[in-house]
Amino acid sequence: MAPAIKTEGLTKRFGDVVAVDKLDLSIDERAVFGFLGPNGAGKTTTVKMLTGLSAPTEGKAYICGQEVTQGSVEVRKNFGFLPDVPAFYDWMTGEEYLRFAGELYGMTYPGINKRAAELLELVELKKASKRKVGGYSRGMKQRLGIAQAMLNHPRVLFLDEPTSALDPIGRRDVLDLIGRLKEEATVFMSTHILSDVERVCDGVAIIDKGKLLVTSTVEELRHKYSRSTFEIEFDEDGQAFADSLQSKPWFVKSEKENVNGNPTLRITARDIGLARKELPHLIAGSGLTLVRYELVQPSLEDIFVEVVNGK
Ligand SMILES: Nc1ncnc2c1ncn2[C@@H]1O[C@H](COP(=O)(O)OP(=O)(O)OP(=O)(O)O)[C@@H](O)[C@H]1O
Repeated sequence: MAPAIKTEGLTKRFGDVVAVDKLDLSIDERAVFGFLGPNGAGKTTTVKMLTGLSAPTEGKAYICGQEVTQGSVEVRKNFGFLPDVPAFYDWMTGEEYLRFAGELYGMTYPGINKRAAELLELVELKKASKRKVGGYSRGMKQRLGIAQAMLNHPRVLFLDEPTSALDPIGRRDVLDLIGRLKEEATVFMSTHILSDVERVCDGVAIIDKGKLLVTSTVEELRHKYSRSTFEIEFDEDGQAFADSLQSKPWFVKSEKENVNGNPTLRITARDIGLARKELPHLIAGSGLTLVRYELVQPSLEDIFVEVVNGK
């Protein structure tokens, strides 16, 4: 099966500025894919080329095996798009809005009514469907926007910063919805909010200055950047214990810092397997009272900073 989204050497230049630089991506069907990058990295420019709103300077993009060309009607049938700030007619009800959008898509009755009802159920706006959109919360509007983008059963759904303007509850609802959407479509979302990516994305790509720095599953990324650092908190001062580790072959360094107001040892090991075997015994033999022992996993935010700074 052709990948849901594929790009080959996709490039966009604005004069001297290379906004997107030879981007090669391949994204499988039925996944939620997070597209990450700092401000000005080239995310919007990429999404514009993927959705045929802007022509690449070089390279090609394919959606479900079909080449994207600017303004192509055929390829537009395969995807839906929700911009970061979707515009609505506030005087319409949610249901009227979806019918109106369905008509714009060239859908016909009674198919429009059936699809609108299905989608209102999916995005959990059935109860609010007879209320005017002007009275909806931002989160409800965002979910209505997603319903609109899903009207013609797209195989790929592009969401630009879908949660950035939402409060925690609105965000949770939209993220839950995105998790459900992958039953129906491949979701490609650009975002700055890394905790959202951790929550819903199967795969990620990180770009900066137009260049793809990394693309992988979230799992693989965590594995690759997993650190060999342990945090150990004792009831007493643990400095002597930290000093006693210096002779161990796996020991790299120890630091003492305050974590949540408690003095904590951060022990870095070069051989994580050996350290994991030995440390618990050494702690037990130290006579100190252990409060906490943890192998520190980097958050996606730590990984993002490391990838972007370490390129
Ligand atoms: N129409 C344009 N003309 C000239 N330069 C542009 C144009 N559009 C984008 N750029 C430049 O291309 C680069 C990438 O911009 P883009 O908007 O794609 O980044 P982004 O990752 O979406 O950023 P943000 O997260 O801030 O929205 C930036 O340097 C930007 O200034």
